Amino acid sequence: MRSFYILVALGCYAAFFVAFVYLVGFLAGIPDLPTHIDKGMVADPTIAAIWNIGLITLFGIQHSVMARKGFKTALTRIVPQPLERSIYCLASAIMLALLYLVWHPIPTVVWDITNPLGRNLVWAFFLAGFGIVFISTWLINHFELFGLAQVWRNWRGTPAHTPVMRMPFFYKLVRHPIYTGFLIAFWSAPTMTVGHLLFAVGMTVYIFIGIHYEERDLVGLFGKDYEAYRKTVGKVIPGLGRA
Ligand SMILES: C[S@@+](CC[C@H](N)C(=O)[O-])C[C@H]1O[C@@H](n2cnc3c(N)ncnc32)[C@H](O)[C@@H]1O
Repeated sequence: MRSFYILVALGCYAAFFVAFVYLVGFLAGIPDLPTHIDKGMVADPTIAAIWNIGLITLFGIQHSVMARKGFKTALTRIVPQPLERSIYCLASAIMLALLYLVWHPIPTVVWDITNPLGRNLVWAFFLAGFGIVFISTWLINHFELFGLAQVWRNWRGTPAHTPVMRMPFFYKLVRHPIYTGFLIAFWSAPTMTVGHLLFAVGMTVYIFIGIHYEERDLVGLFGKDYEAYRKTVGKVIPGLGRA
């Protein structure tokens, strides 16, 4: 059974990894992909906007509700404890896949940078954003975040991990570097369409709502240490959003 859990966790990790890599291509608008931010189902802009807001809301609800302690406890009544985080990652991958499949582009151009140097600079920001996300997952604990450490501990029979507050590298500059990276990537578009803008605005709103609930849990978990961290380190921009 313990080996089977490892296989399930690896499958969930692979699903999330594919969904994450697709997100890079989806936002970059790689023409060969079956769908991307400006390629997909055709609809009247109002109908398209309603669909897209619905998809972002659905993703936000899944991602935030499933991350709360009460939901996790309820989930472990039907899912083995070591697989709880893997199931979270799988559910997130499914929600992203749904978004890619049902996304309704709104191709009206909001801005278009024509200067080649300017375009390349924005692409560099785009890639740097995803780079920050990827590096930050390793800073915080990549294998724990994506459910692999949990099944490995279960396989070895070692006791459950006690969460430790971490502030390495990017975490000394901002409290939420993973979200900073996503925000940079979502807004860095040399050609910004209404559909892409809707995605960037929707995800930005979701990120700030998500931070509110995540920090409530982090204060509960780490107490005074996290409160002191909030007072000295910015939220997603260095020096800004200290609480
Ligand atoms: C998707 S990660 C996002 C982390 C962080 N908000 C960021 O943007 O880099 C969410 C997990 O990271 C944990 N976490 C967030 N900040 C942390 C910190 N400074 N030290 C340890 N764990 C942290 C949360 O408890 C949660 O399990």
